Amino acid sequence: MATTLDKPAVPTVSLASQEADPDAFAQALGGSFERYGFAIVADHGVSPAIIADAEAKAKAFFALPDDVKRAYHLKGSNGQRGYIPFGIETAKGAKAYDLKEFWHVGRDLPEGDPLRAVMPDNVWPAEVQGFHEAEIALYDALEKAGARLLSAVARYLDLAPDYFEATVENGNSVLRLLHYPPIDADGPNIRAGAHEDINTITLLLGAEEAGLELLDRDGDWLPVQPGPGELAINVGDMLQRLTNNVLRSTTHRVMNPAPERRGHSRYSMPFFLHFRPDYLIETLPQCITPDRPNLYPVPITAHDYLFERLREIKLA
Ligand SMILES: O=C(O)CCC(=O)C(=O)O
Ligand SMILES: [Fe+2]
Repeated sequence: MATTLDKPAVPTVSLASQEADPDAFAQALGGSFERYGFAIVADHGVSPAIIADAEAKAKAFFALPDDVKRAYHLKGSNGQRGYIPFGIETAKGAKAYDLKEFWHVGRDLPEGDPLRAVMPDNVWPAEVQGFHEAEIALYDALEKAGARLLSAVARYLDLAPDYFEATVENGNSVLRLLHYPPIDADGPNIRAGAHEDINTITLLLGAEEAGLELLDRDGDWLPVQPGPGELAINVGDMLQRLTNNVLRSTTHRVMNPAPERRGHSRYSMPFFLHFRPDYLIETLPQCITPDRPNLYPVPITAHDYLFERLREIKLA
């Protein structure tokens, strides 16, 4: 197998630099998305206290007894809210389930909001005090950071910097709190099988604990290693589709730990930023050229696309 040691790593870009030079930031982020489908983002403005609190509350939940956690495994939300026990999610086309349990937080919608017809209600674990507030604070902070990143994506694509604002307003974004328990020995299952994310972009916290790898275009698996507190960002299938594959939704996985780390849990918190449900994903004209004909001539709404994909991963 080819070694990855002589390869350049996914670049780290500073979101704080966007203010002084938005075009340079857009080129750095967009270039990394075009090359790897991933970027590492430092200085993202999500407060360390908010991150620490959200992570502490997630850990407290996962430490509860199994039967208590399973009471939050909902039947009606297609795996979009509440607790999803160990052994359910299976990467598209894979036989072995992922070695993880997780909790999904959606948009907190007020009573009577018409969007509740398409977005399931949140549930909250009564056993963990402050869980709701802590997770919604992180949801909101990651949504804000995501909007800043999308303005750079818009610039990179020669769109107006505010192009994506209306497309993600009231989007069906989901914060996933993940727990990968300790592992006895390696078997056929891994922590997260090779997959692509369905959504627009993903903002991932917690990947400083080793394991995350992306499938590079030459077939090598390349580790993605953010520094403490940094975000790993990746392009999802919806943005890939909108950009006619100019920005790449890259296959990634979470490998099992080295023997000396097997006794440790891994916790991570990806925020899957989504378009609003009725947004029509229709190939951007500037991403269609004679060399790159339109790969997706039939547009689809974000909602329909999501449900097509959820069925494939056995969540719907
Ligand atoms: O836990 C990680 O580092 C990545 C998780 C992931 O790729 C996912 O949940 O889609
Ligand atoms: Fe993923």
